[in-house]
Amino acid sequence: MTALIPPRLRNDTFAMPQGVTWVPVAEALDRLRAALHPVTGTEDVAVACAMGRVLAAPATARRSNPPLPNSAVDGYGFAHAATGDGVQRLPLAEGRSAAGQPFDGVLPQGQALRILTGAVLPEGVDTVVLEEDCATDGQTLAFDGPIKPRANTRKAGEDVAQGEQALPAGRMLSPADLALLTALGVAQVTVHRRLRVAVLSTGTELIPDPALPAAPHQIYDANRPMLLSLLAGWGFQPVDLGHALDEPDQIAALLDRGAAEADAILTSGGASAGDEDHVSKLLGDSGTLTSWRIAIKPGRPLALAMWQGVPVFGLPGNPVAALTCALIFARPALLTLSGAGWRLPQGYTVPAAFQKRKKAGRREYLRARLNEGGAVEVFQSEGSGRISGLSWATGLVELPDEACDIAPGDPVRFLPYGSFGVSFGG
Ligand SMILES: Nc1nc2c(c(=O)[nH]1)N[C@H]1C(S)=C(S)[C@@H](COP(=O)(O)OP(=O)(O)OC[C@H]3O[C@@H](n4cnc5c(N)ncnc54)[C@H](O)[C@@H]3O)O[C@H]1N2
Ligand code: MOO
Repeated sequence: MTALIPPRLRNDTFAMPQGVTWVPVAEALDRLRAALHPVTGTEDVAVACAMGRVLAAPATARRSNPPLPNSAVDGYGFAHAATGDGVQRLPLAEGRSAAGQPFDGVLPQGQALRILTGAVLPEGVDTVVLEEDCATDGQTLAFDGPIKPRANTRKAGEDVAQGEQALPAGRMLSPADLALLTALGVAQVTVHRRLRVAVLSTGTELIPDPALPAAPHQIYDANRPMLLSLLAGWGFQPVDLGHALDEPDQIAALLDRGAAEADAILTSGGASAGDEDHVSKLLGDSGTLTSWRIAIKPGRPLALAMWQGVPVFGLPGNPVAALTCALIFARPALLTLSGAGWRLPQGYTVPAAFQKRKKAGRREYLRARLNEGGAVEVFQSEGSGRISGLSWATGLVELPDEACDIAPGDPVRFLPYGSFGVSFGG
């Protein structure tokens, strides 16, 4: 009997309501990964302005860090070969070597020279003694031997040598990367153009701006500022398409605009199968809907499709589901489109501070935060409209597709918001 069921269906089918094919999260992610490629061109930018940009080509060190051997401390330098065990006494030479003011000469063997942190080691100096470890009357330096050869010195290029690859293509530049590139004499980098991502909210009940009046049956569009700011935090260029009523022509016109102005589109609302769920219907009619019943909670009505060649992520309307699906699905996909490559969040195994039993069939994400004891608490409600829980949380607990019965102290997987490449909450 099993042989009669096509393998795809067998993989997709979970212990979920019959009549619908539920795609497991891992498979939906695999499908997305296989389907997407970088879409952005490249441009050259100054390193100082390159924070958050994605390298389109490896960055190579134009000079070594450090460029010359130098002293790691304030102290006295000399040739190690002239020293030995016991108390050492070396005559002090005239002059000094300071950062930016190198000693102009060669230090004779057997003499010592005042040297400061960051100063180039003059010829004749290969070892430095810390000033706190010696005594001097201004004429002679005394310290206890033996001292290790090359003590308190830094080799030229010990960090990165000239010509070495400093950072690979696909790297999303951090503040530390800007320091590294600058130290290596790299003034300009070739980066991917910023990915433009359009955001469209759908729903006749929506009022676009909380400064406007809203009737009791209307609600403010909470998803749009959330998604636009999330995208900006990921280093993309958000394109605000505003909001559409539950009218197919209006949604289609705005998707057209999104496809013309952006490299990808996020919509929210209308992703389910109700009478007014036009986003999933339109995307289905376009013939490119790839998977839209995903075995995830919250967020099972997620539509993944192409609109005029531009990928569309039809997120569910409930804000909790919209954010969860944006973090889990849209982020790795958009990073791939942007040239940064497929990236999944790094989770941590921590003890649960909660109790929860779940059935097999759906991967679940709970709004969560660590307590002072390092265990993870979950929000009191799993309601998908409870936006306050998103604010309360500092991350998500991921529960596996399989059934589980979690008791306090059991290990669970915690994904801090920061592991999704943004810092917020707390
Ligand atoms: N028969 C079924 N009904 C529903 C299913 C299902 O599988 N079968 N799934 C439920 C789940 S789970 C979710 S989530 C919602 C998502 O459906 P839609 O994507 O079609 O979303 P809407 O119906 O348009 O809206 C859901 C909810 O969210 C509010 N919303 C929508 N947009 C916004 C916004 N921009 N800001 C704030 N709140 C928004 C909307 O008013 C609704 O209350 O479907 C379930 N039903
Ligand atoms: O996505 Mo719905 O909000 O799972 O509950």
